This record gives sequence, structure tokens and C-alpha cells, in this order.
Amino acid sequence: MPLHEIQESVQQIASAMASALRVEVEIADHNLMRIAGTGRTEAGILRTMAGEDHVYRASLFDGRPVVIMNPGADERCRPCTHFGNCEETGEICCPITLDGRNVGVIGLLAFDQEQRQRLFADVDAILPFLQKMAELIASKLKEHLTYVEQQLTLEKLRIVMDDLDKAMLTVDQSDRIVQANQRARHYLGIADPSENDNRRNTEQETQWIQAIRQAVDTGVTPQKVVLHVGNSDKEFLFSIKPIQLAGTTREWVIILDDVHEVVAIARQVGGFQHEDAFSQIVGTSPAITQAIDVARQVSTSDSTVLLTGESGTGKELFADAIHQAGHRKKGPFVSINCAAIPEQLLESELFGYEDGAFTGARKGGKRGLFEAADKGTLFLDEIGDMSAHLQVKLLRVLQEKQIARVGGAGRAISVDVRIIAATHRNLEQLVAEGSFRTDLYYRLHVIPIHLPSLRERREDILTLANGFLRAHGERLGKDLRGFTQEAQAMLFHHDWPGNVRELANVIEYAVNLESTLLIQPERISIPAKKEQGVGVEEAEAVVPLDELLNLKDRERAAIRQALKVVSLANQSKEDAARLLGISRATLFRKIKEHNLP
Ligand SMILES: Nc1ncnc2c1ncn2[C@@H]1O[C@H](COP(=O)(O)OP(=O)(O)OP(=O)(O)O)[C@@H](O)[C@H]1O
Repeated sequence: MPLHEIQESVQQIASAMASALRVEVEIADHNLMRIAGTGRTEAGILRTMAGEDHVYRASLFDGRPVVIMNPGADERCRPCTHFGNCEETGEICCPITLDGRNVGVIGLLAFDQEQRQRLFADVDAILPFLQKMAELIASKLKEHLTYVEQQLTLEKLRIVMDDLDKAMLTVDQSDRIVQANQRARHYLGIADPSENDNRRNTEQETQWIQAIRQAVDTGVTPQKVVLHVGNSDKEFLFSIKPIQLAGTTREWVIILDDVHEVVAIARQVGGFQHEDAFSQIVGTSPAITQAIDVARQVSTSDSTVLLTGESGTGKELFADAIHQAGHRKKGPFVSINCAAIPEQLLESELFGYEDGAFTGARKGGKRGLFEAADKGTLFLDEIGDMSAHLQVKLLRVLQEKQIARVGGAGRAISVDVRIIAATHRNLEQLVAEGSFRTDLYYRLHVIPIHLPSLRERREDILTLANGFLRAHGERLGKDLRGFTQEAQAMLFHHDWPGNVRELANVIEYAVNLESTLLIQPERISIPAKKEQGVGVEEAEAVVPLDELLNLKDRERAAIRQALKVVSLANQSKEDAARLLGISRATLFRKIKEHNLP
């Protein structure tokens, strides 16, 4: 039994006993190694007592106290090396017993006549006291062993949890996240909650848990929830289960599955392929079609891709499609948002770390995402937000195709990873300002693909809106047929700063609230287009001169666009006229005038 593991406590007890009884005290473990000692015995702490341990050995063996009135002369001391010349003037010892096993021994020693007198003044009182002290040490040892056992169970649980291919969170009664396995930390971009007992949920974490609890209430299965992570929305399948102890729910376990990954696995396991990895990207505008064409062409190579575009324009969707369409599709697609995680955490997430790399580092070290993405694709979202230090490390990986774990003393690990980076920021400007490395920029800018905002491809708005209407309608079991004219016009004219994500949210909201067959304008939760209140000066200031000169061209373009929109939505020219705010007759006249089909 590892009495030495609680050496500090044992020494404290020995010192307290020595002060109380004013004799010397020593405590040995079951191997008769001195664990604690006072006075003359102090120098021999953590050393074996071989040769002078016969009395203790007898006490350990018999499980009974031993009293030696004349050390060095007593027959029981005969085998001792100090027999005949012992410095001690008296000795009482008592075994320490835990769960029926003798795990050590406490010795009270006298080295002069005064101490001897005190030791033997009242043996009947001192023996029970000694036994109580032995019980105290035994209970400390028991406490320690229980703690070690618990830690061991926790560590085993942690290894198993971290190895799971599902994200797992536990939350307490106040919905505070208390545990998050490796995949959950990766999906959600959070630090390990178990490393900080006093941590509180961030606002976003509270929103996630609320969203999950609300999703439970809808009773829809499989249960799906959209969590806003960093700057993007991610869809998860989830389950939530209570952990009950003594009839009370103490915590909940939440299991999350990334919907995209589930679909990818189903495709792999089922052996069937999505007929076209790009079919999930909706849009027929020239701007998006061109981007899809380039992405499709480069999906078969391993070259680095740089996706640029505003938030919500589909950068992650494109990265996923490029991966699925290429030869790496059987490998993992790992994505990380470089802006959502603090620098130090991002470094260890990306590169992993070796055992003992920093305080709180997990025993045995940890694989980073570069290693996790081996033979697959690593999607580095919001690359423009990467710190200077990590830019250097990333550059090295791109050049050498090797990584070094944090604290790994330079040990290089080869990785075979295709990098797809993305940013909503202007990287050229960041380079010019000196906050993004020029060499890294050129390493990433191998195949640049710009994703257009919805404002640049308004003709796709209604197609996308109808797609979202169908999806959310099915999910909520609502039979919705479409949008009213006015609602369509609102969707078409809005500027969509949040792009496709914002559009999807607006439609989801509308589908939830709509009780008629068509989505009504009042269900479209976007600010109405400001027609009044824009001063003449302001209006003039935003119209460039060349456009003013080309008023005829602008009219022609507007009519063409309206015609395209209605044809995509299977609607009539009358609808186009309404969209343009002109009469049907005027529209026909203008179609003729502009020689439009
Ligand atoms: N062309 C599209 N067709 C269908 N859905 C789309 C399209 N573009 C984006 N989406 C959807 O819009 C949402 C946002 O897309 P995504 O996360 O890929 O954008 P992003 O550009 O990576 O955003 P961010 O820069 O904020 O991370 C997702 O739900 C995605 O499926």
C-alpha cells in the first residue's frame, strides 16, 4: 500500500504526535521503509530500515502492538544490528491496519531517561492513543486510494470520451458546461471546461444549451439543432440524457453529431455517392456558376485553395464540396475557425502537443487537427485572423508538409493534408498593412475562388428561398406553397448583409410562424426597404455618374432580371410587372422597346 504517496500527511501526524507526547516518532510502510520521522529518525526518511526493523516486522506480522522496555537487551531485539549497543531507551509500536491488511507501523521512541519516563508513565493510556493515530493514518490512506481510483476512472472515461467520434458535453443543473470531449471542443471552438472549476458559460454557450433545450420541446425526430459557432451556423443531430443519482438529476449528457459528417459517413458506408458533390450548392447566376466551375475543376488536385467572400456566402459549403468531389473524399474533412479560438488553444488544436507540454496538458499528449486530417482536407476558416506566430508555423507546414507538436522538441511528423483556407477579409489589404505575411499569402493564393454575395446574384434569391421553404416546411410538417408577391419583392430587394445564412434564417422564421399556405410579407423579418427618408443629396451621392448616363441600360437590366426571377419561380410576366412596380401593358411595351425575349 502506497503510504509514501501521502508522505506529507503522515509526516504531519508524526510531528504532531511527537510534540504532544514529547518522545520521538517514526512511521514505516509495509516494506519497512521509513515514511516519516522526528528528531534523530528524521534523517532516515524515505530510506529502508533494513537491519534495525525486527520489532516493527514482528508488529506488522502479528498485527499487534509491541512494547520494548529495554531496547538492545530485550530478547526480541537480538537479530537487530544494534543489539547490545542500542541508543534507544524505550520503544512502543503499533501496526496501521486498512481493510484487514497491515500497511505500516508507528513507533514511539525514547532516547534518554526523561523520554523513557514519559513513554512508560501510562502505557495503558498511550496504547489506545497510538491505535487511534494508526486509524487516522489508515483513513487518510483510504481517502487517498479512493481519490486515486476516482481519478483513474475519470482519466479512463476521458480517454474513451476523447476517442468518441461524437461530440459530448455535460451540463450541470444550471446548464453550465462542465465537460466537453475533444470533438465537442473542436466543433464548438471551446477550451477544455474541466480545466477550470470556476468557469462560467459564455453568452454563446448559454445560447447553444438553450437552443438544444428548445429543440427538444419541438419533439421532431431525428432531433436537429442549429448552433451559431464563431461566425457561422452549424447543424447538429443531438440527443440529451439526464444523469440521475439518488433520484435527482445532477447533470445532462448532450451528444452532438455534425450533420455534414453524418451524411458524408452515410455516403461512404453505404457505398453510394452523391451524384454530384456540388449539387448542394444552389444557384444559377453567372457569378455562382463560374465559382462552381472552378471549384469542380480543382477538386481533383491537391493544390491549396483560397475561398474569399463575405460571411454566409457558402465558403464552408464549397470547401466541403471540393473535398467530396476529389480523391480525398474517403479521408477526413476537418474544419476549424481560426477566429473563434484563442491563439494558444488554436496552436495546440492545430499542431497537437506532447506529454507535459504545458500546465494542464493531457498525459500522453494530443494529436492536432493536421494529424487528424491526414489523407484528407483541412479547412482553415477565417485565415485572415490568424496570429503572426501561427502564420509562420502554417507557412512551414505548407512548405515542408511536416508539423511539430507543441513541446515536441522539434520532432517532425509528416502529414498529407490538402489545405482549403477561407476568409471574409481582404487579404491583399492585410498584406499591405503588414498584418498578414506576404509569403503565406502567396502559398495560399494558389487557386483563389471568390464567392459572390447575394447582392451580386439577386437572381438566385428566390430559388434559394424556395429551397429553404421546402426544407423547413418538410421538417416542421407544414404544407407551404410559396411566397406572396409582396413577400417575394421584399426578399428580392433586401441587401442581405448576412447572405445565404441570413436568407435561410429569415425563411426558417417565416416558415415557423406562417399559418396560411403562402408566406405573407409580415412574416419576412427584414427591415422594409427605405424609400422615404433618403435625402435627395444622399440618393444622388450613391448613384455613380456613368450609371446615370446609362439609365436606359439600367432599365433594360432590371426588366431582364425580373423576367429571369419569375421564370425561375415558374411565375408569369404579370408577376414580373408587379415586381418592377409597372403595369402589365407598360412591361410588354418595354420588352418590345428593349428587344427582350
Ligand atoms: N449556394 C448555396 N446554396 C445552398 N446553401 C448555401 C449556399 N451558400 C451558403 N449556403 C448555406 O448558408 C449557410 C452558410 O454557409 P457557409 O457556412 O458555408 O458560409 P461561410 O461563407 O463559410 O460563412 P462564414 O464566413 O460566416 O463562416 C450554410 O447553412 C450553407 O449551407
